[in-house]
This record gives sequence, structure tokens and C-alpha cells, in this order.
Amino acid sequence: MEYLTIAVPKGNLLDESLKLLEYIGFNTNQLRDESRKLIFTDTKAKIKVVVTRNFDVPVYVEHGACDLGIVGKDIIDEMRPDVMELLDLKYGRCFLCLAGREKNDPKFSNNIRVATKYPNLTSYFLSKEGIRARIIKLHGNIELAPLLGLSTYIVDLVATGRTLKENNLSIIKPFFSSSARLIANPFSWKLKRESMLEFFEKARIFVDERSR
Ligand SMILES: Nc1ncnc2c1ncn2[C@@H]1O[C@H](COP(=O)(O)OP(=O)(O)OP(=O)(O)O)[C@@H](O)[C@H]1O
Ligand SMILES: O=P(O)(O)OC[C@H]1O[C@H](OP(=O)(O)OP(=O)(O)O)[C@H](O)[C@@H]1O
Repeated sequence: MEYLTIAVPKGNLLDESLKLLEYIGFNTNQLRDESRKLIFTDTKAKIKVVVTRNFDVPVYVEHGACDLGIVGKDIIDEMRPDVMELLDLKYGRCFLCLAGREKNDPKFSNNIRVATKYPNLTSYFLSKEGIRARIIKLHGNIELAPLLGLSTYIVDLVATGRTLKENNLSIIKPFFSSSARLIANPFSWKLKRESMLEFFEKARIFVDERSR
């Protein structure tokens, strides 16, 4: 059988993704070292693992540089890549929320600015709510923006709520619920049918066993 290449994101989804890969038969020891390597190969499992930035995962999969990827639903809906969404992996659960310092209703404020990593989902949400705002795109630590007066509100991910709380911010409205998804390149799905199905089936059992 041919090799499968899977893009796995650094950060919040990495630990659980390594558990999934281990279950599928990939030896993750090489990934757990302090190595600077970017591609990890298991010749027995016939799997190559590429560790990338979260937002880059769909890019590698859409272009066929990777057959499979693991990425948050938030990123799929923000980027709308041309990939197949195969499976909800049920970890990396969080919500996209409108949050801020003030408890005022943003609908009744003028000239508000909303900082976010998710301009498309934010713009869709704000227009549905009838809120007129300027969106400011940032790449990380979104919670800083209202603290420094860069924006009035933010749209960011919330899991435990700890980051908001420690920065004196509160949720105004949660509007999108996310978890990690297994995605595939549509051509790889057809061309590497046998190994793709085997990977998918093992991943499905991994999810089922953990949700019991
Ligand atoms: N606190 C959290 N708890 C659980 N899942 C989370 C949490 N924060 C984010 N996620 C999920 O994990 C994904 C990766 O988030 P993470 O914060 O690790 O990466 P990032 O910093 O946004 O990515 P990049 O490195 O590309 O900027 C998110 O897209 C989301 O689906
Ligand atoms: O509700 P909590 O449990 O506090 O989690 C929410 C935080 O987690 C994510 O950031 P992360 O810590 O991954 O860093 P980032 O801002 O660099 O993405 C997210 O962007 C929030 O800041």
C-alpha cells in the first residue's frame, strides 16, 4: 500500500492528535523528542506526519501536498477550503464568542471595532445580528486588543473561559461551536482508496471508543 501524508497542527490540537496517530499505528516517539524535523515517517505504518501551523493545514490538504489533515471546524468554516470533511474527532472543543469589557449591547454603540483571527465568520455573525462594525484582523493574543484600546470588542475562541477572566473580559454572545475534524484531499480519497479507508475506519473506532 502507498504512503499517506497527514498534516497535524501545533498547539491546542497536537496532544490529542498524537493519541489518534498512536492508535492508528504511527509511532509518535520521534514527534515527542525536541527535534527540529518537520516530516516524520513511519515505514511500518506507511504514514508521514507533517507538523504545521493550524491555519496552514487546509492549505496543504487542498493542494494535495498532504492527503489528510486535522484542523478545527472554526478554521474550515473561516477558510472554506476545497477539502472533504471526513470525521468529527470530538476533541478541541471550544466556542467562537463575541466578548469585551463592556456589558453594553454592541447594537446600540457607534463606530465599534472588533478584533479577531476570524474576519469571515465575524463579518457573517455581525451582519446577522445587525451590528455595524469595523473588523481588525489579528494573528494571536486577541484578548490584548480591547485592553489596549485597539478594539471595542473581540471575536475569539473560548474553552474554559480562563483567558477572558484573567484579562477582565466577558462573553457577550457565543455563536459558533467547534471541534477538531479529519479532512481529506478529494483526489487522494479516490486514488489512495484502500489506505484512506483503513485510516478513516481506525479513526472512527478511536472516536467511538472514547465517547463511550
Ligand atoms: N483553548 C482551547 N481549547 C481547546 N481547543 C482549542 C482551544 N483554543 C483553540 N482550540 C482549537 O484548536 C485549534 C488550534 O488553536 P491554537 O490556538 O492551538 O492555534 P492557533 O494559534 O490559532 O494557530 P496558528 O498557530 O496557525 O496561529 C483552533 O482552531 C480550535 O479549533
Ligand atoms: O477559554 P480558555 O480555556 O482560556 O481558552 C481560550 C484561549 O485558547 C486559545 O488561545 P491559545 O492559548 O491557544 O493561544 P493563541 O491566542 O496564540 O492561539 C484561544 O485563542 C483563547 O485565547
